Amino acid sequence: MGLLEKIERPRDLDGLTHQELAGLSREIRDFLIEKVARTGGHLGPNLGAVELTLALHRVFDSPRDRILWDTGHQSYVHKMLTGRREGFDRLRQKGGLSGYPSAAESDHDIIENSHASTALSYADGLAKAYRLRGVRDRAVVAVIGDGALTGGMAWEALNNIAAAQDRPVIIVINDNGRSYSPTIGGLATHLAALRTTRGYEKFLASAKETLNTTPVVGPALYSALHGAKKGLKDILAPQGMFEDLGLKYVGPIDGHDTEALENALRMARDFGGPVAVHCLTTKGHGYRPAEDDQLDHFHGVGVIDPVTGKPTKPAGRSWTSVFADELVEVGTEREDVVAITAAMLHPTGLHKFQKAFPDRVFDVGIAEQHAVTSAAGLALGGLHPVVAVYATFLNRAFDQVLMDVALHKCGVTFVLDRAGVTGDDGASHNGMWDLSILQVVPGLRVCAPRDADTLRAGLREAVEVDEAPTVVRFPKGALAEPVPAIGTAGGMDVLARGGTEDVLVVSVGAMAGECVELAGLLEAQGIGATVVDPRWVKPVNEEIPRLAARHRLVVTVEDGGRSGGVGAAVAQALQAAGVDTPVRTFGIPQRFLDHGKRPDLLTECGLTAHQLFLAVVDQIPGADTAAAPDGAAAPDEIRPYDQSARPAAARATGKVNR
Ligand SMILES: Cc1ncc(C[n+]2csc(CCOP(=O)(O)OP(=O)(O)O)c2C)c(N)n1
Ligand SMILES: CC(=O)[C@@H](O)[C@H](O)COP(=O)(O)O
Ligand SMILES: [Mg+2]
Repeated sequence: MGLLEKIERPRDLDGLTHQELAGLSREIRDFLIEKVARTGGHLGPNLGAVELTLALHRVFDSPRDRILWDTGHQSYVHKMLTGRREGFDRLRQKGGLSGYPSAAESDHDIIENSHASTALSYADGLAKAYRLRGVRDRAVVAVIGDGALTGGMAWEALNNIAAAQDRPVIIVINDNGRSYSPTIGGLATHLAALRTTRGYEKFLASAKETLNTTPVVGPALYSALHGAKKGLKDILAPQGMFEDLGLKYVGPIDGHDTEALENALRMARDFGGPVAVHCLTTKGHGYRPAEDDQLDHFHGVGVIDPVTGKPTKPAGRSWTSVFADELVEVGTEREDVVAITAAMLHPTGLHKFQKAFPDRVFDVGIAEQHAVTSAAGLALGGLHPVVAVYATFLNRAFDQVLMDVALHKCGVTFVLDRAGVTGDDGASHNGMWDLSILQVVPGLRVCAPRDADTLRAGLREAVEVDEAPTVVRFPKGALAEPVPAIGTAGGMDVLARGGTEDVLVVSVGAMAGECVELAGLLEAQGIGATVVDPRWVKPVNEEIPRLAARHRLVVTVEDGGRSGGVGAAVAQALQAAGVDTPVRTFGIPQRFLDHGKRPDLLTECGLTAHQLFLAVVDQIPGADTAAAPDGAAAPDEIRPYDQSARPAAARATGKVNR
């Protein structure tokens, strides 16, 4: 039995020698590689945080002392040490262990939001609360990556933390020099400069060893040397940005040396004021395939072979790759088109545009607000910027979209990847907010393509608009099957047309397959359904009220939050047009979804064709729905319908899209 099996809670770490800790670190890495290779997850970041997490839990007494993890993707070892090893077999699975801290799992966990750069603000607030309540025996420790430190919120927090000498926050900088790619900007340069003083720390550590064993004068000499550290560091390291802010700076510390880490963390704990402990780690540490990976050191992996690190199944053609390739084509034709990423060059596919046009891609760090407003600057300067972010991360730049871009009628195109249910990364990663919050932005137009062809077309249409912001949003992962149009209506694509005009289905983006299948199920019950895909879903297409007036019921289906989404906008448009056809809107329930796989969550949200059918079949005013018994038949009780009755679109694809 190894040591790992004996660690059920952090206090079980006490008393272990550093040699035993080194053995335990190896066991932890073996465990991480074995488990995450099977489920997928953030392997690289966690391999880099092993010794750091051990030292944190040995120096601080969680949960009395509070350890906050910025972004939280690097908290697997923290979970292993706080009694959750068994959960890793179902990491990020529905009902299994979350890939981020979760208060529902453990009172050792606090921050559940996986949006970066928040931990220091939480810590500042927590420290103020303890101070005001007279709580003096609980340390507040915030672990933040070098990437997350490039986020503006982190600097807002540092400004406040540094000013509060009486409310000490201990900031542990987990500096591996990377977000996905190498971290950018002046901060990264400064951290790199500090990193070069690694020799300085070793010099200091060895001096301590020698001097502390020198009788009488030794310790005094060491403390003088240590006290002179600032002077010494100025010689060996550039001016301390953190110290200039008013923080004590400790480091750089070897983030894989538990003894050095514990010494530094104890110093910080006992200092009595705000401290930044700068730890140098390696993402993917101890696992050669990750260490050798030039892309992102296995920041996030799918299911892989644990020996080779290679994916066990080829990735299919993704929405991201279609966008990436088309943007390169657009960039070839339009030299005014430039691109911006917030530290996610590869995940958003912009690496292809960068390869083709190195001077026309800007990585601003994890700084979405800056990304958006600097895009407005680029547009005001005569260029057409494409800002590529994950949908959920645009939330924090809402005011910038509204006031810095739309108010100024800037031609900025926002490409929102991971729009809709993403699943694996839990509640704060689902792209379920954009179709709601962007509804209120005057002049901004939103395109929701349903497949590769409409994505290419939508992107080209978007970058043609230079007098208003445009948005193109699409889901995570593998492309949806193509859904061909069988006609058009008012500029919208008609995807299916029933024998009668009973139900008008407004399909949004990637839900087209489900909507066509819904039409087939309704048709089989003698209910005629017309499926339209506006592609541009904001503003609401003017033909929709006219079509709605000819149908008995309007159904809208979107992979976005129901509150204030496209469905709500359609209902509002009908009301404004004086059309009283009832509207049923279907989307993601307006609540935080637990982690799970996208198909499972779409089912949980009632967004499969069968569920939509059961929800509407007996809602059609005046339609003869005797075929649908009370409570509506369960999916497999529906009469198998005659294939020839299936809408032409589905026949054309030869199968109904799942
Ligand atoms: C606001 C926001 N933007 C983008 C992301 C996507 N993201 C997740 S982890 C990560 C890199 C974080 O780098 P760092 O803080 O250095 O942590 P490391 O992975 O290096 O341990 C990014 C950009 C995010 N989680 N939040
Ligand atoms: C932690 C974080 O925000 C990202 O790494 C997130 O996990 C993105 O995951 P995908 O790129 O797999 O959607
Ligand atoms: Mg990093």
